[in-house]
This record gives sequence, C-alpha cells and structure tokens, in this order.
Amino acid sequence: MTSVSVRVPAKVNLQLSVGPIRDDGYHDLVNVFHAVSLFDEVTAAPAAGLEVSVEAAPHSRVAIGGVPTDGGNLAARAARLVAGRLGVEPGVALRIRKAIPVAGGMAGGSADAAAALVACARLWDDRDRPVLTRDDLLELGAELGSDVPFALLGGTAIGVGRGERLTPALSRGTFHWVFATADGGLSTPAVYAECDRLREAGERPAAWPRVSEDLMTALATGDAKTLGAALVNDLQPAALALRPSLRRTLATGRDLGAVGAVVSGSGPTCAFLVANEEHAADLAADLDGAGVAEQIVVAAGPVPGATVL
Ligand SMILES: C[C@@](CO)(OP(=O)(O)O)[C@H](O)COP(=O)(O)OP(=O)(O)OC[C@H]1O[C@@H](n2ccc(N)nc2=O)[C@H](O)[C@@H]1O
Ligand SMILES: Nc1ncnc2c1ncn2[C@@H]1O[C@H](COP(=O)(O)OP(=O)(O)O)[C@@H](O)[C@H]1O
Repeated sequence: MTSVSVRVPAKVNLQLSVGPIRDDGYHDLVNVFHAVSLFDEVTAAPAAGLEVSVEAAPHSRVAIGGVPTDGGNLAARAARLVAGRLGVEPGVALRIRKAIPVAGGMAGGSADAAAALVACARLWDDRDRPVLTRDDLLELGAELGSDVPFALLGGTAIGVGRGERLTPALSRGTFHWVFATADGGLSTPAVYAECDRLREAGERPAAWPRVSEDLMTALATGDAKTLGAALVNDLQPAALALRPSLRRTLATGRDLGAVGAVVSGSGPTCAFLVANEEHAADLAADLDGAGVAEQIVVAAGPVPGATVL
C-alpha cells in the first residue's frame, strides 16, 4: 500500500462537568462531546523511520508554530503504539494538515492521534498479522489521551471517567455553530489546575458530575434554542480567569443573536450555537466585524469520527 489518508473532526463540549480530582491527577467527568465539520487530515506513507510534517490546511489560517514535529507529536506517539502492538517497525511518514486550532480546546492533537491510529493500522494491515479491531483502537486511543477515543467515534457521545469511556447520545438533526478562535492557546493542565484553585478559594468542593437531562432532551428533539440554554462548561470560569478577554467575545456573540455561547473545553476558542445555516453566516460576518476573535469558523455537527478517505 502506498499511503492512507484519514480525515478527523474537531469537537466541542456540550456539557463538561468536572468532578473531584482523583489520585492519578485526572478529574472524573461527564463530558458530552459533539464532533463538528472542521477537519484535520493525516496521511501515512511508508518510510525508513518515523517522520512527521505539519502544515496548515489549504485556506486555513491555523497557527502551527506550537505543534511538535518530532516523536512528541501525538500522531507520532499513536504510530509507535500501533507498531508496538503489531510487532512491526514504526517506518512511516506522517503528514498532518491542520485546520483545527492548536491548543484551542477543540482537541486537535487528539484528533491527529486518532487519525494516525486508523491510518497506521490500515497501512500495516497484513494477512500474516492479527487485525486491530475498533475496540483495540479505542483502547490504544485512551492510552494516548482522554479525548482520543471520541475522535475515533465522532457523532455526539457521553464520556465518563477521564472522558474516555463513551456511550453514543441520541441526537436529531444538524446543529449549526460559529467558532471564534483566539490568538495563542491555553494549556489544558493549567486550566484544570485553575478550576481546582478557584473551587478551593471559593470553598466550593466539586460535586459528583451527572448527565444533564435538559441537554439530553434538547439533543433528542434537535431544538437549537433548548440546546443553547443547556450548554454547560465547568472549565469556563477558569478559562475566563486565565484569558479575561473571552468574556467580551462571549458577550458579543450573545448580543449578536447566538442561542448558545460557551467556551469550548479548556478554551480559548468560543463556540456559538445558532438556529440555522443562514444565521451562522450572518453571525460569522458580524463577529468578524466586531474584531473579537483571531479567526471565525463556521461548522455543523454532528459528523462522523476518523474516516479513511
Ligand atoms: C478539557 C478537555 C475537554 O474535552 O479537552 P480540551 O478542551 O483541552 O481539548 C479534556 O478533558 C482534556 O482531554 P485531553 O487533552 O485528552 O487530556 P489528557 O491528555 O488526557 O490530559 C492532559 C491533562 O489534563 C488534565 N485532565 C484531563 C482529563 C481529565 N479527565 N482530568 C484532568 O485533570 C490533567 O491535568 C492531565 O494531565
Ligand atoms: N498533532 C498535534 N496537533 C496539535 N498539538 C499537538 C499535536 N501533538 C502534540 N501537540 C501538543 O498538544 C498541545 C495541545 O494541543 P491541542 O490538542 O491542539 O489542544 P487542546 O488540548 O486545547 O484541544 C499543543 O500545544 C502541542 O504542544
């Protein structure tokens, strides 16, 4: 086989309820993931050793400066994991085309890891070796990061534990989103640490997270307005504390007619839910004019997870 290309979506968190910190340093979550039509693409081609190249996708203005091009890239780690499991040398050149903002709270690194798992498993698929099943890939994904299994699955799903134990959620129709990216990312561990600090300072211990009934009803009925009112992100106060300018971005989107406005995961990307495709185009133009974001991206969800092209 010459090469395999895999397309993989970004995510937004519809509910991110953060429970108490565990002994292993992670937090127990209820993490309702939603995959949206903003895609990275990873191509795996046979090579003598493990090589990584990273570029911005055509027509994308994503800043790729912070993405490692060595073995520390999550896609390279995924390739090594697959090679180890299959007992082959990790001889592969990984070309990563990014449209998902880096360190933006949209799980771009996890997406690339999921794409590399699928691409390498396909590249090294051989009748003489055991085949990696979907469950095998989900298990390898969970070793790489809490958000990686969801990037394999896509759609809309409830994640518990660290966010890696997934159940698909019932959802009707398509939701339309506008994303406002920020100049410079936020570190996920730093945002969780700030969340803990704020809770300690306010003497508000974390409650055990539960799936929001309002959110599940909104998803099942496909009503954007109800979904917008049900969006939850426990990391939002921490992201706003670390990046106060996001308050204005969220308020501007709300004032301009978004039916829901929330920081995406650990931020700093802000996600705005709108009623339909026309509203998405209108809000994107208005937000662009307001100058509250680095870049404005329109997307729809749910979409499937990592897919071989
Ligand atoms: C916050 C979320 C929301 O979906 O993603 P982003 O918004 O950053 O994309 C996730 O929980 C991030 O998942 P992911 O980026 O895969 O995190 P990991 O690599 O597993 O962990 C990075 C660090 O985040 C913190 N972490 C992550 C998951 C979790 N349940 N509890 C945590 O406390 C820990 O400090 C950990 O060391
Ligand atoms: N393939 C990759 N794409 C993006 N970032 C990567 C990748 N591999 C490793 N990283 C590292 O992971 C960090 C978090 O990246 P990312 O997944 O884009 O953000 P987030 O966790 O906010 O969704 C980056 O700052 C970068 O140092």
